[in-house]
Amino acid sequence: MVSGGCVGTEGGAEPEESAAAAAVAAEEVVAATAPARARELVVGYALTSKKAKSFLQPKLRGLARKKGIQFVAIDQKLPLSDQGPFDVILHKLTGKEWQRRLEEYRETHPEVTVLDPPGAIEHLLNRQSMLQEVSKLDLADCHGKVGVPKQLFVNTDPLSIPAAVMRAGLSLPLVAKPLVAKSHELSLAYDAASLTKLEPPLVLQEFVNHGGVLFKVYIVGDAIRVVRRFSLPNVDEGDLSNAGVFRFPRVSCAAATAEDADLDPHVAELPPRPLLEILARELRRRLGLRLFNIDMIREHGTRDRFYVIDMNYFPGM
Ligand SMILES: Nc1ncnc2c1ncn2[C@@H]1O[C@H](COP(=O)(O)OP(=O)(O)OP(=O)(O)O)[C@@H](O)[C@H]1O
Ligand SMILES: O=P(O)(O)O[C@H]1[C@H](O)[C@@H](O)[C@H](OP(=O)(O)O)[C@@H](OP(=O)(O)O)[C@H]1O
Ligand SMILES: [Mg+2]
Ligand SMILES: [Mg+2]
Repeated sequence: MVSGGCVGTEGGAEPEESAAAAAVAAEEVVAATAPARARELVVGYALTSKKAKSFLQPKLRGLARKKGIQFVAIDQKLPLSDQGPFDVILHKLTGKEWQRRLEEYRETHPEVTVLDPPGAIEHLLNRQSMLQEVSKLDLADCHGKVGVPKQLFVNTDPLSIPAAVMRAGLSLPLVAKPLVAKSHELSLAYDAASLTKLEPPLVLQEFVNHGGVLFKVYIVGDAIRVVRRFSLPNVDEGDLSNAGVFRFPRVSCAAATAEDADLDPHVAELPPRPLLEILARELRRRLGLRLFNIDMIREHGTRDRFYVIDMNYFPGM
């Protein structure tokens, strides 16, 4: 099995990479606000201390300052209306109470750009709803095909999973993903008997061979950036005689960059730009989001058959 060099949820992004991502995000913050103004533009941020540290690096603050943008921490103990005034609110906090407060604030302060609306973010926090909009897309004649691997949501007695998988017509091996996207405890189940060892609620997704490389497509407003990361290797016929549930670590985190790797060109070739542009535009519109990423893989042995396997809201880079 793959062993990973990624620790925790942060992924150990290179400072330069993060600063670049932050700079793109700063551009988006500027673009999201009204035309040139006399005073400084104030971005209130509500982030965990870990995220604030990885995102708001000195380079970003410096860049933002030059553009007349000031980042101000939101005090979660105080009412939002008593703070600011803000032009933009940038946030990545979960929790019903925060969502309720932010929605209420959006209604009473329509002049403030909230990146992004909590209701829209919610689609990406649950792996059952996460890929729904992708599966509805029909990108015919778009330089390639984009789909979602066959998947099944299970929240039943584990003993009934093999029958449910059969009924749904899913083929082994399956990637078992916790329903809550925040949890990264994934595993690979090779045989029907091992499915009974899984712990619902889960999404079971068909494993798609893709040559061990994944494309992280970052969408920041109109901007798109793609990087290659190492991923799970192909499962060969021989592997299918494996039995059991194999837990695997964070395989495609920032430390698993494949940008400088000597890869098979058929595997390394990035998805076509026009395809990414249409995909990003459609998802932005349908989801109502401006800061997210898509994890995409190319079916091994094809040039233009892509699958979206994961999406993350306001990820690191
Ligand atoms: N359907 C699939 N077919 C093949 N490999 C897959 C599939 N789903 C997931 N993987 C592999 O497992 C890894 C983790 O899966 P996924 O991206 O869904 O999890 P995650 O924990 O949400 O990741 P992230 O850190 O991006 O949030 C992927 O990077 C890829 O290597
Ligand atoms: O830096 P990459 O490899 O793109 O990984 C991201 C993950 O894809 C996201 O899932 C993380 O967000 P969550 O902590 O909300 O799961 C996200 O966490 P962050 O918001 O703490 O940056 C990143 O770890
Ligand atoms: Mg992922
Ligand atoms: Mg994810």
